[in-house]
Amino acid sequence: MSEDFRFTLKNTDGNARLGEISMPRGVIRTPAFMPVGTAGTVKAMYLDQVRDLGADIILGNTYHLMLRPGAERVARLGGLHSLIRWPHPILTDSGGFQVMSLAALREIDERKGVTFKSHIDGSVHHMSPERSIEIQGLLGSDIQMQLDECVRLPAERPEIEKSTEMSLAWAERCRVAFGDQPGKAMFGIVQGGDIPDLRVRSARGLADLDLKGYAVGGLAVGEPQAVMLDMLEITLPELPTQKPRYLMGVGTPDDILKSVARGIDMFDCVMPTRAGRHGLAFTRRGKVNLRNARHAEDLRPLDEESICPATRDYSRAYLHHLVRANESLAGMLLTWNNLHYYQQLMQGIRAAIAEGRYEDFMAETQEGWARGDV
Ligand SMILES: CC1(C)O[C@@H]2[C@@H](CO[C@@]3(CNc4nc5cc6c(=O)[nH]c(N)nc6cc5[nH]4)OC(C)(C)O[C@@H]23)O1
Repeated sequence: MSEDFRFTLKNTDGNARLGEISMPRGVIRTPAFMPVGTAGTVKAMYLDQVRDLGADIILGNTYHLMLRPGAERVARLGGLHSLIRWPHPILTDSGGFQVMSLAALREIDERKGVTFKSHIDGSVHHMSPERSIEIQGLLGSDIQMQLDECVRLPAERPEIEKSTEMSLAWAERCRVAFGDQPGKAMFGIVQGGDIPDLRVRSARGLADLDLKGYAVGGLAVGEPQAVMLDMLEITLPELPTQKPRYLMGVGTPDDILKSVARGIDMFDCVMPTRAGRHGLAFTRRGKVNLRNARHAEDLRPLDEESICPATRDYSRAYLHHLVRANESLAGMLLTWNNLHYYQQLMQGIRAAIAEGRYEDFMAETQEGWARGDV
C-alpha cells in the first residue's frame, strides 16, 4: 500500500478512464461504486459481505454520525474503521448536503457555516467548514469532503452564484483546516447549479487549490439525466485529468454507464440498498419488482447464471412472499443481489476500458436491460 494518496491513470477509452487510488488502507479500483454506509452500516448487509462483493471503499456521513453516536465518542471508541470493523478506505460526506435534505435548517452564514436542528431530537448544532473537517478527522475518514452548499434546483442565477462563491470560499477554509495529512485526502466539490459559466467558475476555482480529488456536486437532485450529463460535459474538461473525479449521489446503472463515458471515476448512491429494502431487484435483464403479484408462483431465481447466492438460489415466489410479508430477509437478500449487481457492473466497466471496448460494453449492457425480464 502507498504511504500517501496516489491516483494512477491506467488506461483511457474515449473519455472513460481506468485507474487506481492507492492509500494506506487499501487500493480503490476505478471506476468505483461506493456502497453507502450513512450511519456506520451498509443497511441490511454484513460488511464482510460488502467486501466480498468487491467494494474497495464505503461512504459514511458526517451529519448522521455527528448526531449519533457523536464524533468525539467515535474517536474515543477508536475511530470509525475499528468501530464498524471495516479496515479499508472510508469516504465521508461533509454534512452540508444532508443538513439541507434532512435537518430543520436554521441559518447559513458564510463566516459561521450552517446552524441546524437535529432531525433526531431537535437539538441545535453549528457546523463550520473547520468543524466539518474536524469531525471527519475524529471519525478517521480517509477521503474527506469539503463543506459546501448544494442549491435546490430550479433556482435563479443570483442564488446559485452566491452559493457557488460561498462553497469556493469554504473549500479554501477546508483545505487550510485539513492541512497536510499524508495518506488522506480532502476533495473539493464543484457547484454552479445548471448554469454553465458558474460550473466553469467553480471547477477552475477548485482546480487552482490543487486538491487531491474533485467531486461534482449539486446534481442527482431530481434533474433530468440529460441536464446532469450536460453539466458533466461542461465541468469535467476544467478539472485536472490526473486527479480522481467523484459524481456525488449517482446513480442508476444507466447513469453510471453514461457518466463513466464522460470521465467520472467514483460513484455513491443509496439506489441499490434503498431499492433492495423496497422489493426492487437490479439484474442484467433490467429491474424486477418482487412486490408484483406476477411473481407469486414463479420458481425461477432472479438469474440462474449469477454467482451470487441471493440471485441464483432463491425463487422469485419466495422473494415475493418475503417482500409482501415485509420480512427482514427480503431486504437482506435483495440488497445483497443489488450490491452484487452494481459491483459486477463496475468490474465489467473496468475490464471494458482496459480492453478498449467500452462503447460496445455500454451498448450490450443497455440492450440486456431493454430485452427486459421475461
Ligand atoms: C438518486 C437517489 C436514489 O439518491 C437519493 C435520492 C435523492 O438524491 C440523493 C442522491 N443525490 C445526491 N446529490 C448530492 C449532491 C451533494 C452535494 O452537492 N454536496 C455534498 N456535500 N453532498 C452531496 C450528496 C448528494 N447526493 O440525495 C439524497 C437526498 C441524500 O438522497 C439521495 O435519489
